[in-house]
Amino acid sequence: MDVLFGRNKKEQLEPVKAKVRGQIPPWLQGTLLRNGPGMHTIGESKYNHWFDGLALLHSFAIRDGEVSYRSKYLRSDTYNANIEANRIVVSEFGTMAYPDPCKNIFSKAFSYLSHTIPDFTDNCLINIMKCGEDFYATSETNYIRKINPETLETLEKVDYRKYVAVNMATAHPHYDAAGNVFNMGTSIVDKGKTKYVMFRIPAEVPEAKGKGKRSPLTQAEAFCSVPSRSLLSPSYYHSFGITENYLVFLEQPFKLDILKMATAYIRGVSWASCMAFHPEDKTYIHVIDQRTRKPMPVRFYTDPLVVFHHVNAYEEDGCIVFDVIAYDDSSLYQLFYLANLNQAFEQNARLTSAPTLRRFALPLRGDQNAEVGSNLIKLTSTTARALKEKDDQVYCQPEFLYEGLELPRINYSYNGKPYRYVFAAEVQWSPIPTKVPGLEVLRLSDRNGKIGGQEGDASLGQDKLEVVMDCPRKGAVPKAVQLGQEARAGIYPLMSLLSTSCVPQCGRTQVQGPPKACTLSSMEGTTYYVLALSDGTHCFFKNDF
Ligand SMILES: CC1=C(/C=C/C(C)=C/C=C/C(C)=C/C=O)C(C)(C)CCC1
Ligand SMILES: [Fe+2]
Repeated sequence: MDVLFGRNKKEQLEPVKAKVRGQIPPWLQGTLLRNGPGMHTIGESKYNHWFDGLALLHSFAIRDGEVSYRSKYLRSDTYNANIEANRIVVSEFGTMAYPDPCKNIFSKAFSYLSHTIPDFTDNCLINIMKCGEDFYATSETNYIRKINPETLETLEKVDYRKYVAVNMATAHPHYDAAGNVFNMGTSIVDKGKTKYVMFRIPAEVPEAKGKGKRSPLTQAEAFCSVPSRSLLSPSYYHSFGITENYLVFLEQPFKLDILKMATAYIRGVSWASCMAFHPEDKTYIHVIDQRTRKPMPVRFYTDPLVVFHHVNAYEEDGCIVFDVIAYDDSSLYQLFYLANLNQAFEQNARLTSAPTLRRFALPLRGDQNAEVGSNLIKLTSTTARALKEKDDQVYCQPEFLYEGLELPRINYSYNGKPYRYVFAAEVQWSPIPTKVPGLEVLRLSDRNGKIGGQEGDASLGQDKLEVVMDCPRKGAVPKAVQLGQEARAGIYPLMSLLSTSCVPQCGRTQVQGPPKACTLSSMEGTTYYVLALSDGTHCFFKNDF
């Protein structure tokens, strides 16, 4: 694994022809630009995290059935300073570094904390953004780097702060059909306020007399802002959703701690260590109307979760539907520490929660007559619910669509519109062998279903799984092992992975849930499930579908 992840990649400056298997359709012409970490060690020094590596730009030029590939390191100030010093001198997400004392070329990141937070990196390794005719390598700090899409040469360094008041911005902007860019960023303790700022960069800029072509960034416009719930701990976010008329932003309980960031440099700890998941908090769902440029007043919220990637969002029958890949904790970042990406990866680097594709639905119009507790979603296309609560609050429960996938892509011409396909990488994970003490998958081979617990029956309905089992200890509430959460009442469709429900019935507990909800292992057609009970014991059952 470390060979794959931690190895420094060589640039390929001269285009090389790729071997093409099969045939590339003649209409497929253009250049695919990609970005990502390429160099993980400089001299004797090593980055700690995979998201720290120096940006390597890749281009795949596709013409007349042929593909030619080239790659080049982004010549960021960070790259140049590191190479010159032959060590890491600029801090990245997971690595705190110290500049050469006599070459302090870097200014400060936040003006109000100017003495403590050094300037952020311009190692733009995450994505590529198109602004009008220009291409930029992007990360999540205030810096982006213009690049030449043909030669992959590095051009000017642009500071977003010159155009919009943000200290960091996402690397996943959206585009409309005309090529206008929509993005958002966080403005930290600026004039005593911390807020999330939504901004638009037009695709075209009218030429100013005598000034020639101007960058679309000069016309960037902040069109809305949402105050952060907390001045010193704004949420971290990696992307957001957009529909034809709305923007969807999740203010999740995965937060940056600005005071920790302010002392990180003197404490010698990384930015990553200044981020924390707060499972006791909620996830607030903000909806911004692009026409009024204002957030909707309804307070939508859901359970604590961590989302990196929004997949798509759209409007349907007076509702906003949006799909995200969500985790129940922040274990994803842990997984990518290079020390975890070693040969023992299979054993020691586990996600403790699965990335699941979840669909949320939000009502666009309030129903004054709806009773408290009622579901405001009348769509037949989803089982996602939005429950009316007192004080204008709406509690959203997603539909679980699929488990174990990340890095989602869609056909972008369906962005913001109803769509059918998600293309994503499968993520294999299973925390069970490490999470349930004293249990080994091997022991399941005795196939009697009585390993340490009591046997129940499972039967597969047309669209749901129903499991009836004895609850060994009265008052012990079933928990799904993978979730580590108490099961909730309700009936779930087959695809609602990870959901279980529990309805106590005459000393027995009926558990309904989808087949993969708590899969332990599958042997010769038999799948074993395990439910962890709140008293710390486990129940088992099996099926022979
Ligand atoms: C340097 C730096 C940051 C960088 C974050 C990065 C580089 C995140 C990459 C995330 C990815 C690739 C997620 C994939 O799902 C912060 C935390 C914004 C702020 C502090 C300075
Ligand atoms: Fe991403």
